[in-house]
Amino acid sequence: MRKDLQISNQEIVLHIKDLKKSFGDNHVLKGFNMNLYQGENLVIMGKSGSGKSVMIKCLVGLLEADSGLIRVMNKDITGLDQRALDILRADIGFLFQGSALYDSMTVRENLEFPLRRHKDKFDDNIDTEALVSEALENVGLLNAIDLMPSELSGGMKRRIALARTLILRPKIILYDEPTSGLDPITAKEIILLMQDIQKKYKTSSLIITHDVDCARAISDRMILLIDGIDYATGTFEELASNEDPKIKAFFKH
Ligand SMILES: Nc1ncnc2c1ncn2[C@@H]1O[C@H](COP(=O)(O)OP(=O)(O)OP(=O)(O)O)[C@@H](O)[C@H]1O
Repeated sequence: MRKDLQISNQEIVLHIKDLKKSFGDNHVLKGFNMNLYQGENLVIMGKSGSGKSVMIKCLVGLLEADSGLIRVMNKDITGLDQRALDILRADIGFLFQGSALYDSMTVRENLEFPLRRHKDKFDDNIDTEALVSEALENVGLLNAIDLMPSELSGGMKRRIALARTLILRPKIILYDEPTSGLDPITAKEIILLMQDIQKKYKTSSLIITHDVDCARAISDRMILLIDGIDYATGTFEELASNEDPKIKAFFKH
């Protein structure tokens, strides 16, 4: 049975319909559609400059779309005020390129920071210490708790950034190029970690990547963003065996 049929009665946690965004004459998104189902790993692949970041920014409200519908857990984000958007954002974790840890803070302080920022999400007597330890254990780096970011390798920084994302128990995680800049072995470790986390917390993940090996390993389903639209959707195997030259171009090494 096809994967998209298997999951068709699952809850949709992210829904994008006919999303359009232009910058002057540069028509970046020309009617992009996407559904992310509860518990799945959906990979979006597109060439550099195809509009993947623009799509993500529209999704989290950092850019205003020209038209189209974006629903996050059944809420239309275009209709939300800043406060409602902030509450919704607490349910969405991001792992952006470059990890962006605060260089002047220890690992512990980097993890405490989002807890303070989103304290509404937790009750008053949360055990910060326990949450920080658990998040670090999840990424296998409890022993790095008192280190500064400058003392961490690239792979460790990526893991800590993931722990910082996880500490808020997001329902959805958006990964922007999670393996970029990492050597193949470290990239594989990050992929395994993403899989473990998905299993443990049943999160739904949207993963933007250029890395074909990452897409193969992690995706339940994929969407190819080509010419501003969701040009093709399917499993890795379905897309990798497609004869359309525009699709083939992604899979040849
Ligand atoms: N704020 C902006 N103002 C004007 N043009 C923009 C803006 N943001 C993005 N663009 C344009 O939108 C297009 C898509 O950019 P985007 O960053 O989404 O590409 P991408 O697919 O994420 O690329 P990469 O894989 O290289 O990160 C590019 O032509 C870019 O110049």
